[in-house]
Amino acid sequence: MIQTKRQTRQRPARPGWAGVCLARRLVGRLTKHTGEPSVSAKVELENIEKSYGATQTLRSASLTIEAGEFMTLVGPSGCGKSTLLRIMAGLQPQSAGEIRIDGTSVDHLRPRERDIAMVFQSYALYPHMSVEQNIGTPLRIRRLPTAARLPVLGRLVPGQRTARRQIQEAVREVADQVEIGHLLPRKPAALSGGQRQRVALARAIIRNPKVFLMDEPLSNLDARLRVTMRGEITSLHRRLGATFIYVTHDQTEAMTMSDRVAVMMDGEIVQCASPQELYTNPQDLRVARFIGSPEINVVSTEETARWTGQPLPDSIAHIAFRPEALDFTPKSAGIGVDARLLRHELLGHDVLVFLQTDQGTEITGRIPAAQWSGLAVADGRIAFTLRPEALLAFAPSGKRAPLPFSPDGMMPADRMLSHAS
Ligand SMILES: Nc1ncnc2c1ncn2[C@@H]1O[C@H](COP(=O)(O)OP(=O)(O)OP(=O)(O)O)[C@@H](O)[C@H]1O
Repeated sequence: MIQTKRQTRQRPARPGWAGVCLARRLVGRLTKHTGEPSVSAKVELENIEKSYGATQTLRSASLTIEAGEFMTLVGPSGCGKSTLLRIMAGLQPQSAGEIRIDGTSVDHLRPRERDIAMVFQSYALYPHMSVEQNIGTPLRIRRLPTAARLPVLGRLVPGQRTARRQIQEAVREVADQVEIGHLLPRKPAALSGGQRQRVALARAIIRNPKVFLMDEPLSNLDARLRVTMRGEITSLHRRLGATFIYVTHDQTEAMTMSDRVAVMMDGEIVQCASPQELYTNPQDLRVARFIGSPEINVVSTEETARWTGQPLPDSIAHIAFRPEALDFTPKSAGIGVDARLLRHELLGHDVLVFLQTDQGTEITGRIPAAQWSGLAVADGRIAFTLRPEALLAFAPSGKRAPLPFSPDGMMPADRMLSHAS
């Protein structure tokens, strides 16, 4: 988790103070963008439920996001990620449950009172406004009286020159941060997808919120730009130190960007942990299958029993192992399996090896390319071993269960191979 080192933010003065404090607040805002980062907030979701008519979209979702943390909500399409994010933003009410920011319930607060900025997948830019106006809108709404915000007449409203200039400076500064300073006069239609996304980010940053909510912000970008923007968003998170809550259906995005990842399935948070913990220690078979590419291998207990020579108890329904758990080194220790080689794919540094067992189960292995060329493939068959400690056991409910056999009680690999074949 990224710890925030920031000082407590000075809350803006009430509107009545505007004449005296406006310049001070704007200067303060500017220094936040140049020097002192702004503070972050802890966000707590307690038993959030959401129903649309008879359909329950969220079932008792509870999650604590620490101040300054980068938390990603990930899960398949329709699992309720965006709904949960929109509820946090205050754009939709929950049917039950409570949301707290820094310990205070915000359920009664409107979106703009929650000190949260949201970046949408669709960018949600105003098409008739320039980049500069788009980015400056949150500050203009907050800092200028309604009359002064009118397109042409607004300029005639007296006493706003300093405020306008300071807003302009803040816009330029934030635009430079996300490298779109040269695009300020353009309209969104004249920007690429990546540039539009930067404008949307700049418009969120300028609000200096404690919490950023991002709903699939990279999904409209091509694969290469997505990788670049991934890095930029994580460094933005480090620079600002704010709390980031990010929604994606892309597990690679979730795994590479986040301090912790909450995996959602069917309206529930199934597991929340660090990316590494989710990968090595999934607590649910759906999580094991969703996280990792290529997908984890899953075999039945009957087949595992054939491999090990030990029957498995009814409390176990599946045994799973990651592609890199397969060891093709001759005579290596572990559970031995003999399989048919279907094909292999060279990925540069690694090779994916696609196999089929005699029981018809397809298995994927991943090994360094240097190992591949030395492997013995006779009659289209190849042997591999599995270290027992690399196996994960799952109960019929799909929940993780203790491994039903101890590594000490295993047959030697060569005997297992003959048993399996
Ligand atoms: N306004 C609505 N009325 C009825 N059902 C809705 C409404 N909004 C969302 N839903 C349903 O709630 C479920 C969750 O939707 P949500 O958009 O939160 O999913 P998601 O996980 O973000 O999916 P995706 O990755 O496809 O955006 C879906 O089945 C969706 O059809």
